[in-house]
Amino acid sequence: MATPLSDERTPLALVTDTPEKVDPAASWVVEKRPRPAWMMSGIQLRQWAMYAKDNTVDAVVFHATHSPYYLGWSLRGYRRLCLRWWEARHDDYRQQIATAKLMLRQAKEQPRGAARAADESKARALLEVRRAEFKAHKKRHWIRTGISGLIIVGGSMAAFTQGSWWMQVLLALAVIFTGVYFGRPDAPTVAPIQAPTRTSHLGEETMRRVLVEAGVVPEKRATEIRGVGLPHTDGPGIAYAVDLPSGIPASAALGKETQKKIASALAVHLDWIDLDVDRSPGSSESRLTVWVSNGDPFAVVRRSPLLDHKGQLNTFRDGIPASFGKRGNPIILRIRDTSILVAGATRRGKGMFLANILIGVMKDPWVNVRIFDGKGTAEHNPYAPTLATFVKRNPERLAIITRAIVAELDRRSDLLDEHGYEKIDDDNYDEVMELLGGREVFICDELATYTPKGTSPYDEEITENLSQIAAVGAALGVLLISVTQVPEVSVIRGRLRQNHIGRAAMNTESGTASNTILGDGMTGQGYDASKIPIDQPGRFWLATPETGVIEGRSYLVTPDDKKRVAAEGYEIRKAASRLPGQWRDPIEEHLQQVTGVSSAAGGEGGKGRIVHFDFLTWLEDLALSTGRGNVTNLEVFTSLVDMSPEYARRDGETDEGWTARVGKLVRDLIAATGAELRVKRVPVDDGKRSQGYLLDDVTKARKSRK
Ligand SMILES: Nc1ncnc2c1ncn2[C@@H]1O[C@H](COP(=O)(O)OP(=O)(O)OP(=O)(O)O)[C@@H](O)[C@H]1O
Repeated sequence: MATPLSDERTPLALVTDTPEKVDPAASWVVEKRPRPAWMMSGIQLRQWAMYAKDNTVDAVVFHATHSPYYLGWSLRGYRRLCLRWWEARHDDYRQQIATAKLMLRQAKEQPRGAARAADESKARALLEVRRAEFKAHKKRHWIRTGISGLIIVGGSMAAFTQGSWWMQVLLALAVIFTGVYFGRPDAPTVAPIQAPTRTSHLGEETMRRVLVEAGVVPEKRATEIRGVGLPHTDGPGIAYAVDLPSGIPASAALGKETQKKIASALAVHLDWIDLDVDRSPGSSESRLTVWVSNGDPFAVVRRSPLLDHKGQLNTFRDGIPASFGKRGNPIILRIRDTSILVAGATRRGKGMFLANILIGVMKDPWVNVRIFDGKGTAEHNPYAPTLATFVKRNPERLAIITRAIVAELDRRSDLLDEHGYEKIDDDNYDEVMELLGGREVFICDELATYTPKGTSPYDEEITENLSQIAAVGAALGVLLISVTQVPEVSVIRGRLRQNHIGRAAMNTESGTASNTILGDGMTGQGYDASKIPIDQPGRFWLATPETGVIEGRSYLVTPDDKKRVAAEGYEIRKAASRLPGQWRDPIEEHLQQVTGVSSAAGGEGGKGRIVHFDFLTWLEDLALSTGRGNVTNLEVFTSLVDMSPEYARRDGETDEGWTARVGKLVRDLIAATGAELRVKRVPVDDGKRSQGYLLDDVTKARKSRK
């Protein structure tokens, strides 16, 4: 039964609000799911298609208008391919043949005798072997060229003649693009768009403020300063460029004091900024490049990029990346025509600077490296086997070698004259190297052992000869590198310093010492090596004609790196027959003649400790020891064998060949003493006689020696 309406009770509810009324007709409508981000709407899709079409048209127009460039690139590409082919055809056989020819010529220059004949036949044999190898290599190269040429040309011709027109068009494009690929410019022709860096506080506004504060631009003209491009990262800092108002050259911002003001306005240290006139093509004198680092750019230690380089180097053409600049950029030292003075207080990185040069020249077989180490440490020992001369703490020998090098300068200059070469340059490099017997890098490490007055009887002569070598040598392929930890006028006398046109100043104890290296008044211009932070060894001011005065820090070269590079340099030189003993070295020959001992590859023991050998005293002792009042030639020769392997019998050498060769060396030793001593028939056992020297004659000769 139905309950009467009046009795209907409100249903029990937990909430007091009346529920919202829902429109029954709309209750099925749910909110639309939003479109995923990756999915484009119709409008977007149409826009995208329109952009894609426009971009394609732009790209086609761009490339079509650039097609003349591409054709140029293509031609350059094929030229490069031809050059590559040509280089592969020669490999390094030409250099090897040239070296063999040089050996032959040097052998022929020797005085007649068995030694000359032996050297000549050895050089001839080597030359023949090298020529035969070259011939075989050329044959192999032609075969390879023939096979690949046949496949490529034959295949293309077949496709071209048999295929339809689109095939021909594709082939033509392939030909052009192959050339374009190999001929593309090394650096991108269009500089990549430089993204602004978040950390940058450089910009037009900042530069306006900074240049006005530094007094470079008057305040009323500040708005005429215009930023060029965007601030962008460059090495460990940010680079930017601004055009100064007309009539104000960028060089107005380069004075040291102005730079200090700019650094202060930028709230950084002077070392952290790098300002210069923009020298890129299309720029103007008013464009100032600004680089600001966000830390001390020299606080980092960097490894030499040469340590990752494999194979031979041409340091004349390419120089040596020996250190890095503020922007982390390599500073290339041209080992060409700049004699360098490296100086600074002790333990400030002079040796490291030298090590960076040495790891470069080690790999250049045309460089004859000679080191006179006045410190006598083991620093240069790893290079010894490759060094044409290596001597420790020996002023007398340095005096003799400097004399020999001064004479060598004359010889080189005459040779260049005779053969009509004005100077050594890239075009005549190989021929001139063959003619001269390579370039010389002559290192005098620690001048203070040799040049101050009273250090030895040779100080004056050494200073004078080094000055001459520094002045004249560079043009003749003889480069002097002088190092000292005592940058004082007594060590680097005026002329000696002036003749070194390259100077590297590590941290010094005083501004005066810095000026002694870099030149008078340089501290006043802001180039003060005494201000180089002491905790950054290897950092320096470098002044050369190519670089101007710049700051840098040597790369780090560890003792293990030295050993590794020296071993690689040894192999490179061996292959090119340019190790000590593999080529005729007139300078070492002279040293040997005058002193009786060789210092090639560090002499006996290979550590540069060259003991002075007084031949006549030695011969006198030998004649005394026989008890007969004389000594025979055979006794002399066999005793010499114990002293140096140079006197030992060579492979395949006959008795006669050996006695003739060593006999000649002994005559040279006697001649070098300046005394008169003749071979006589001297009595030996059983009333027999043999060729030799009388004790009395030897004593007389020793006493009469000049
Ligand atoms: N560019 C560099 N980076 C890192 N460390 C360096 C650098 N240059 C030098 N050093 C370190 O500084 C120290 C001294 O260097 P180095 O031996 O070259 O100085 P030096 O001036 O030749 O010393 P000396 O006066 O004894 O001849 C070495 O321990 C070396 O490792």
